[in-house]
Amino acid sequence: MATLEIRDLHVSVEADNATKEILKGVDLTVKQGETHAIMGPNGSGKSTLAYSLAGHPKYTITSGTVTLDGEDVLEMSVDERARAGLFLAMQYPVEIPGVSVSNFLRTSATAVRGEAPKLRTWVKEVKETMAQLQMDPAFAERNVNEGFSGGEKKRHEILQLELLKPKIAILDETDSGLDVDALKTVSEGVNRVRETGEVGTLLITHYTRILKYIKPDYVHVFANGRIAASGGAELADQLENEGYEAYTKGGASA
Ligand SMILES: Nc1ncnc2c1ncn2[C@@H]1O[C@H](COP(=O)(O)OP(=O)(O)OP(=O)(O)O)[C@@H](O)[C@H]1O
Repeated sequence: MATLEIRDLHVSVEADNATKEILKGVDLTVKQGETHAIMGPNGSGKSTLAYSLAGHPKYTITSGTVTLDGEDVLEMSVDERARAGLFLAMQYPVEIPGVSVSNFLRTSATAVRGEAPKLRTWVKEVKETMAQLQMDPAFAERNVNEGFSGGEKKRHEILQLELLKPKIAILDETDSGLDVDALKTVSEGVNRVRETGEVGTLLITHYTRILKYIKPDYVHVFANGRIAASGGAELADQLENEGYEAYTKGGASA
């Protein structure tokens, strides 16, 4: 079983001519087949963790390690990370003018799998997955992220997740822009992937709404740039009722 290990991760950004440390020693292990949710107050560093794992150039890893099955992820280029089995979905996906969704998906799958998927089974797989995500087939011919609505971006992201079948998926889930139906559809996609037992998911949640549909095995509270507490799904309910105050005392969240 593949394992993602984050050890004592410290990350800084340059802002206003000063270096600001945002992640202050994150420790986390995610195994294939497990679903982890990271919750925490605004500005605690949740997205920074996602960007850092994705190799965003703005975020400097000052110390610590990230490995996937013992391989150093931080030394890998973004496409090497994908080939190693990491799926990194971003909050703000980029537009790729002139590249259709259909081409993009097939190129990505070819890169990740190391060979082009067989055309007939691939077309069927794409069609079926799009139907499950309630996506119009015409969507496949649109240019990647060009003019996509919030809901379409999310569905496209989950479509990639389902087709690429990574070992570990990191989903930075803002549900802003998702109406209740879209939130459900997207959650169902995540749950389908989960049911395969072959994908470990790190779900970074900015709102607790999504946890109504996706029940995590583990919940971690992020506060002041590190994990302040971990527990089972019941911790999410407790946070919903009691808020984060107990975890943010003794150092205000950024
Ligand atoms: N590129 C950047 N430049 C400057 N400051 C940044 C940058 N990225 C993050 N920060 C700062 O780091 C802190 C953590 O931000 P981050 O977006 O990781 O928090 P978050 O937990 O995801 O918050 P939210 O739940 O509100 O989305 C904030 O104070 C933010 O302003």
